[in-house]
Amino acid sequence: MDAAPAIELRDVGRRYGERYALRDVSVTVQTGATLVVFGPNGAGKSTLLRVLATLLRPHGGEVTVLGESLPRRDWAVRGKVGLLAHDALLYRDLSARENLRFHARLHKVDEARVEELLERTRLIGRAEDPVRTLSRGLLQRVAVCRAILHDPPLLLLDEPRANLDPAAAELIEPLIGRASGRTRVITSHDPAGGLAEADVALGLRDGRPALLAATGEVDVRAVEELYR
Ligand SMILES: Nc1ncnc2c1ncn2[C@@H]1O[C@H](COP(=O)(O)OP(=O)(O)OP(=O)(O)O)[C@@H](O)[C@H]1O
Repeated sequence: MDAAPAIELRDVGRRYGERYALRDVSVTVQTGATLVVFGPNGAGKSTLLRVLATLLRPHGGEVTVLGESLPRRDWAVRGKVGLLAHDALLYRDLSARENLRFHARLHKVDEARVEELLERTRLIGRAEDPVRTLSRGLLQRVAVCRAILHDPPLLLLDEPRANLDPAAAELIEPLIGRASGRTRVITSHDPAGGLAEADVALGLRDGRPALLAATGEVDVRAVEELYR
């Protein structure tokens, strides 16, 4: 692991109108490590990912991502982050291949990478269909391809295995799993499964940190407690 952390948050806050969705969140993620964020619906997990992805500006505190201070240097971070969000971030009337080629051009990535990913995720047979006609699991595979197309060092994954059958989850594992070698922030509602993947666990409740610990120091019951 490099000496400089990939992510440093100090007392970060973010509001929607008057309501705080994140408040006083501080956490450090080392390069190559995995942070798993737990918390009930509405706890602020997606908001945290969107702040890290430079899609939302923080309203307070300090955010450093890949050595760059946000929001001031957001342009320097944008191309180095892969976001897999609940919304697949795809053009629904375009095919998987067209969507991925569009992103390849944006990121100046060779089109051969598109074909490689379509093959690795077993999408070749459906690559020409408009993505609005794909099942949720197939759509999720296209979204994974889009998120990692430009080989980003930082992955932000909002419940990445949602809608995937076990075989599909296995297919994407080399792309977004620990073996991918990327720094990762993953949201999860699965205490045991999430902890198994984490180096650091953050639990949010009403936008505030309710749990923060290295994985070896946290019991699965402490994570389950967040949901009571
Ligand atoms: N665009 C928005 N406008 C107003 N409020 C929002 C918006 N997006 C999220 N919120 C609110 O911010 C809070 C945190 O939402 P967020 O989506 O970050 O939670 P989450 O932990 O990801 O939830 P889930 O597990 O349901 O995905 C919630 O109260 C939510 O209603």
